[in-house]
Amino acid sequence: MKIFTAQQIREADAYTISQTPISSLDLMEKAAIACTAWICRHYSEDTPVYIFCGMGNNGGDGLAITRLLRNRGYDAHAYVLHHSSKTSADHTANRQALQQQYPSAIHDIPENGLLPRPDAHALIIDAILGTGLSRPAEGWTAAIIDQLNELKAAHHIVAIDIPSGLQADASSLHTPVIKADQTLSFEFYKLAFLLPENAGYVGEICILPIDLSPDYIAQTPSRFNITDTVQIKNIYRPRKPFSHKGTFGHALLIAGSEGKIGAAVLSAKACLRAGVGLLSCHIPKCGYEIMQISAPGAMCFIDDQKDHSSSFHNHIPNAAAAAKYKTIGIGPGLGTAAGTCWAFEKLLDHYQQPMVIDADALNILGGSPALLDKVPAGSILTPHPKEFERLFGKTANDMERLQVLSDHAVKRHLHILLKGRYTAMAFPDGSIWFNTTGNPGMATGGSGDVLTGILTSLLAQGYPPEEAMLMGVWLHGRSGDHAAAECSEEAMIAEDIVEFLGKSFLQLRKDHSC
Ligand SMILES: NC(=O)C1=CN([C@@H]2O[C@H](COP(=O)(O)OP(=O)(O)OC[C@H]3O[C@@H](n4cnc5c(N)ncnc54)[C@H](OP(=O)(O)O)[C@@H]3O)[C@@H](O)[C@H]2O)[C@@H](O)CC1
Ligand SMILES: Nc1ncnc2c1ncn2[C@@H]1O[C@H](COP(=O)(O)OP(=O)(O)O)[C@@H](O)[C@H]1O
Ligand SMILES: [K+]
Repeated sequence: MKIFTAQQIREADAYTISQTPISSLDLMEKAAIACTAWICRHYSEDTPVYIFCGMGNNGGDGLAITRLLRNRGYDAHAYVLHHSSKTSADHTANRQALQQQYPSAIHDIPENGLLPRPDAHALIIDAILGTGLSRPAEGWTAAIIDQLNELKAAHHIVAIDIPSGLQADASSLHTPVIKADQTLSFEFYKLAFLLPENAGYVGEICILPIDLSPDYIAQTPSRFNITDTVQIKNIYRPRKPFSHKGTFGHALLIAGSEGKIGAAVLSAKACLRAGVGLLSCHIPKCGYEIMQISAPGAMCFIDDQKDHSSSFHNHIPNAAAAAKYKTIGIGPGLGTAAGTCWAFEKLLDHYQQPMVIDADALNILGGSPALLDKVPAGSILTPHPKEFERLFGKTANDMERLQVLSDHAVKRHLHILLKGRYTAMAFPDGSIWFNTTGNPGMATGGSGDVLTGILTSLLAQGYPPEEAMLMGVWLHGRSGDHAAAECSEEAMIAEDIVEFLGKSFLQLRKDHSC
């Protein structure tokens, strides 16, 4: 699914109006009908509804919603805030329609006027500012936002299209923004919804289709996108009947150190469960029995060292030897001992195929820019926010961090995924894809190690890195969702994500039964 900028959404609007029989007022009516239906599904008829409307089309939506809620028997009132002397045509048309049917439902609040005090249990609808926001809210507008936010403890706030004050495509850090419990947005996710710094403003998100031109959507490129199940189903390659373990690649996993062998085990189990043909794990001596017992499907190389690994580079003594392993996954629980850093550098001297780099391997790269330059093109890097900061430095806000993420992916020809609620996956072509599967139950030690195993497995099976990244992150989140559904977000642990990988794969299969 594409994420369009506010400018592109305006163009989609204009295109739809000019190329189809749908008028701009029809679009507003469709948007209002969809919002009203959602509100009626979630709040009973006896809920008083206070709809705060701005002077533009977002306010127009609010006026139309007021009329439609009244038609359904709700005690809905529109409070029109005169923050601007200009009014949009569709705002005016909807004001007239409301005035005609329900004149007592309109309340004008002049600039610097006072807001009404909502009844107990009233629902507050924020239709003040939408994607037409041209600058951060200040003065009276900022004061209104602050006052409505103070009501949040006692009232639900539903934002129409985007919480007022939130910029769709730029950071809104340190500016006044409505803190909505729910955002009902039209046709597209806005980029701002996916950034952790806006989590307190957006609340739950529901995207409502309003029939914008499918032609415009198809032909307009977007830098930011969201992965969906259909796309992952198209990436997924079912196994052919005559395939054998050689078909699905041999992966080398370099992970674990004393006290963190569990990370290596989780990665190995995930790698096997995600379908790799053969897996060899390089681990320090202290992990040998643990690994053999926990993951009998994996072969083991034991390092000379007891508590960390420092000789794994010997598997790739020259460029020709690299062919033995379709890919390498390195990092979970690896530690950053001097010998490990040294061996990692030696490994990168000869291994030039795309690999998966995670956790301590990223921390090692963070301490050595020269080493980062040696990472094979096409590799997948999997930092969480702290590892990202160690790798690429601090950023002022989440928008800037996305830019830095993308810049490094382009400059170094890497696939870099920044983990989080909506993991952001940056591609060498400058595009960024967001994943929406997954849940807070995955905020538990070892979840990331599982992801590394999955990605390593998919690369070994011959999925190109871009497909491995999209599919691996989707599978990881979907398996976490299955685990949460089965045993709760609280009780699920990283191993459960591995256990439910099978159910996620089954979801990707097309039914070919005769
Ligand atoms: N395709 C779709 O998705 C559809 C979208 N639709 C809806 O249209 C919405 C976009 O409407 P829009 O373009 O009229 O802009 P909107 O957000 O109402 O704000 C503009 C007004 O705010 C003002 N203003 C701006 N910044 C300000 C500030 N900081 N502080 C104070 N004032 C500020 C600005 O006046 P200014 O002072 O800048 O001259 C102007 O008066 C969209 O979010 C969705 O709800 C649906 O109706 C149908 C299909
Ligand atoms: N709230 C959340 N919603 C969705 N996914 C989450 C959430 N919290 C964590 N995750 C996922 O869980 C994984 C955690 O990885 P990481 O922080 O590296 O864990 P660890 O280092 O313990 O293995 C990431 O893939 C992340 O996207
Ligand atoms: K709004």
